[in-house]
Amino acid sequence: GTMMTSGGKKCSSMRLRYLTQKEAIALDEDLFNEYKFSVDQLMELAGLSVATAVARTYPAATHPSALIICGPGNNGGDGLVAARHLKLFGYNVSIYYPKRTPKPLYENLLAQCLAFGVDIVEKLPPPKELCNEYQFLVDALFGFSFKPPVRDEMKPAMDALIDAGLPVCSVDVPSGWNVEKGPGVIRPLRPDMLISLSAPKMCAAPEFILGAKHFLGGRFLPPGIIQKYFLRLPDYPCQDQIVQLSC
Ligand SMILES: NC(=O)C1=CN([C@@H]2O[C@H](COP(=O)(O)OP(=O)(O)OC[C@H]3O[C@@H](n4cnc5c(N)ncnc54)[C@H](OP(=O)(O)O)[C@@H]3O)[C@@H](O)[C@H]2O)[C@@H](O)CC1
Ligand SMILES: [K+]
Repeated sequence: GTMMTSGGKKCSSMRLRYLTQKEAIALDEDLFNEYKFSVDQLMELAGLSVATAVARTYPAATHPSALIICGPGNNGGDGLVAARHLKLFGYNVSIYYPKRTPKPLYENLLAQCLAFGVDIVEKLPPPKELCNEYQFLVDALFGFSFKPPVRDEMKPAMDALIDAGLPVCSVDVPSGWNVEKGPGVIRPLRPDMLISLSAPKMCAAPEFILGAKHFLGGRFLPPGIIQKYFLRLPDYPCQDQIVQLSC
């Protein structure tokens, strides 16, 4: 079923199925091995849906500047793609990307960000000072492959997300959370919005994300995957790359 949000947008209220960490990893492998997608293809669509959901939630008129915090894996790659699209949408975009995996995929995405005028932040200011420069943060630190606890090398990035007091959009999984059991730690990241990619993971259930806005993006699942994993996904409206799940 669908409900209307206060803004008159359609918002799906159907009962979803939430993936375990194992299922999320297996589904991802099926897309590459069985369905012959390349990671670049899916990352571009994933990152574009992130940028679209962000732009719908934080209009550039009131939220002109964003800091995107990118991790070492594909979740960070989604962040690099989203950074480029947000720049194209008219935002001032900076990225913090402390651990750069030396693979052509990430190197190329970073080179594209630079060519589009995305700023690179080498050292983070104290979390409380981030609000002097940015109106929101994008959490592209860890996705469905994360295993807690957060290692020391990523603590400054985590602290920025938790302590800045700015609204945070989490990509696929709120970073630092257990993919299945949710927040788990004493002072977890509390995102203002979450965009699940391809299908929501268990930590995206309402009892964990509480009042956060929830979107689904990554409109690329073949019917065979939907059947194999017994997915119940809402319909994407028209040609949209995202659908809002909670109002
Ligand atoms: N299927 C889909 O729909 C698509 C999914 N996509 C995206 O891919 C994401 C999954 O990406 P992923 O598998 O590359 O892993 P991800 O979660 O980014 O992190 C792994 C990195 O984090 C590190 N790390 C782990 N634990 C850590 C710790 N405790 N403390 C510190 N570091 C830790 C780990 O390091 P390692 O343990 O290997 O040394 C590794 O470097 C998914 O969520 C979605 O956003 C789209 O791009 C395409 C379509
Ligand atoms: K994340």
